[in-house]
Amino acid sequence: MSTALATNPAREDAVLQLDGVRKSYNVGTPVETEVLHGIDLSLSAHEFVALTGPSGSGKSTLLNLIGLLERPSAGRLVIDGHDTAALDDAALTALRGHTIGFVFQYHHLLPAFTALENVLLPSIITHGVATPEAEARAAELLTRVGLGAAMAKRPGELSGGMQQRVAIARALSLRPRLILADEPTGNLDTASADAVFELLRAFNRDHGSACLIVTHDPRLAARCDRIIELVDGRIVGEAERRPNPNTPNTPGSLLTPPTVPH
Ligand SMILES: Nc1ncnc2c1ncn2[C@@H]1O[C@H](COP(=O)(O)OP(=O)(O)OP(=O)(O)O)[C@@H](O)[C@H]1O
Repeated sequence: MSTALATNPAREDAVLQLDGVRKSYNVGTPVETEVLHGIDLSLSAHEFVALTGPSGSGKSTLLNLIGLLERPSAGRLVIDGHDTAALDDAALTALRGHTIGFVFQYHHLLPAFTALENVLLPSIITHGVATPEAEARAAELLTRVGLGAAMAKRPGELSGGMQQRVAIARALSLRPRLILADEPTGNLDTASADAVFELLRAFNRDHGSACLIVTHDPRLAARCDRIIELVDGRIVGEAERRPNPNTPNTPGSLLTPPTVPH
């Protein structure tokens, strides 16, 4: 067993496992800069984990690797049991589509499409068609995030908080095993930020999807199961917020649309 594995033993139900992951960028031949210096990390189903750290510490780079948008320069990255080094680009795309839901600070909704159509996009991209089941699920998700009456509206007709809730419904539409959220509440007021956070939390509880959320908000980080702190490309601290990372199920908590400002 390698040193990295010894310090980061695989959990049986790990959705995500990183062992000694490094990332370097070429910033001009022959200069190469390493921005992640050997990251060991694992996340189990049901875990809801905050990733914090100063600007430039490597949080987005780490999320891009875990989200399979970039490849590590070294180390081992296993997603849902798949060692990603063994996968070609097509297989990585398929794994990403089936396993990972992304929520970004800027929601990246397509302005010409309605809320419902935006939520259907992952289904269309992954399966080539929006099936009636996918449409029913998209409508159900929008209702659950409190936007049942706004399905036919385009992003420009919705507030920032509402747009972010559409983005969350889109991210959850394929029932991802892993949710990656990069400052999803960064440009929202406190009440909208709390509502968006609670939606992710409820999905995590109800469906057991692991969630890794980048946040600069200590209030929200304190409500996660664990807080991982990244400084200069290294994990320097990890705080366990709960004795048991497998948070109890509270079925139906997503069924009540949140009270949020419009
Ligand atoms: N494509 C790239 N080429 C070269 N350097 C990069 C590239 N992407 C990121 N970096 C560098 O990697 C380091 C980490 O950047 P990253 O965006 O991951 O940090 P961050 O913690 O997400 O910062 P912030 O909180 O400001 O978003 C920075 O020094 C950045 O300049």
